Amino acid sequence: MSRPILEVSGLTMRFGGLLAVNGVGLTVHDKQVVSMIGPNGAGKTTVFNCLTGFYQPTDGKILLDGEAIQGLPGHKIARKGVVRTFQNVRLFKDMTAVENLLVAQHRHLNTGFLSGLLKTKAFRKSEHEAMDFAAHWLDQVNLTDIANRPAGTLAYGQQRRLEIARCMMTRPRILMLDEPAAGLNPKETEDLKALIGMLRDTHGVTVLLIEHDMKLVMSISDHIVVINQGCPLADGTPEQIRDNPDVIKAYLGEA
Ligand SMILES: Nc1ncnc2c1ncn2[C@@H]1O[C@H](COP(=O)(O)OP(=O)(O)OP(=O)(O)O)[C@@H](O)[C@H]1O
Repeated sequence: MSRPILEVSGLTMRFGGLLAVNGVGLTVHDKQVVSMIGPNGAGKTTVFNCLTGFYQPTDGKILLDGEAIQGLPGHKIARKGVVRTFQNVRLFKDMTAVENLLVAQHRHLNTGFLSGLLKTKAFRKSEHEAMDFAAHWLDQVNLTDIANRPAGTLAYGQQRRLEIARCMMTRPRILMLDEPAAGLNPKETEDLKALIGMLRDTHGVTVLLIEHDMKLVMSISDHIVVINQGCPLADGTPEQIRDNPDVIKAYLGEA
């Protein structure tokens, strides 16, 4: 098996008297899709918020490629390649699809303020590379045709795919998707499944997924972690999770 990129142990997050996450562990291997599931309010998004530095965990270790990142601010963790989407779509709605991608690319532009002002050769080369990379990702998520339409006018499934493309513009180590299938119709969910599979199999992307759509989770995941009321409940392959009586009782039984 590939080596772990992300190793989380004893992750704990307390909000006043509420223990939202209580001793959660998680191992994500390179080029795998790992899903985190659990009933509403189980603590999944809180785990994401701790991993991405939105929250400072109360306790626990988060190792990215063996380096402790727990407690680092969000921008530092993002720079290390941990990138996420949110439950609600967060695009720049008045900007076009391609502009939304170019915005994400700015950190990789190999230019300074002065070269931008003077439009030097190096600046123009860097701009061309950014444009090519944006065109590549628009193509990969099947949005080339609508490159120049404002993001806010796109169908919901297209907006979701554009968000994923925007994450990919930053060349992430780990792509974290928080309920990407929420609000999608069955066809859009199938497209999303194909996209996640393509990211892993063709581009070697490592994906950490929170998702309530069990059909999607069971069909796309290499590994599943179940949490319930903030605590770890089970951990295994889709088959192991499907047959686990505790999971059926706590989660699948609710459906
Ligand atoms: N900033 C916060 N302050 C106080 N409580 C919070 C905060 N964020 C989350 N919680 C609480 O922590 C618990 C876990 O919430 P969280 O959103 O992580 O669950 P979830 O598993 O992602 O749920 P869902 O599947 O419904 O999105 C909930 O009881 C929630 O109300």
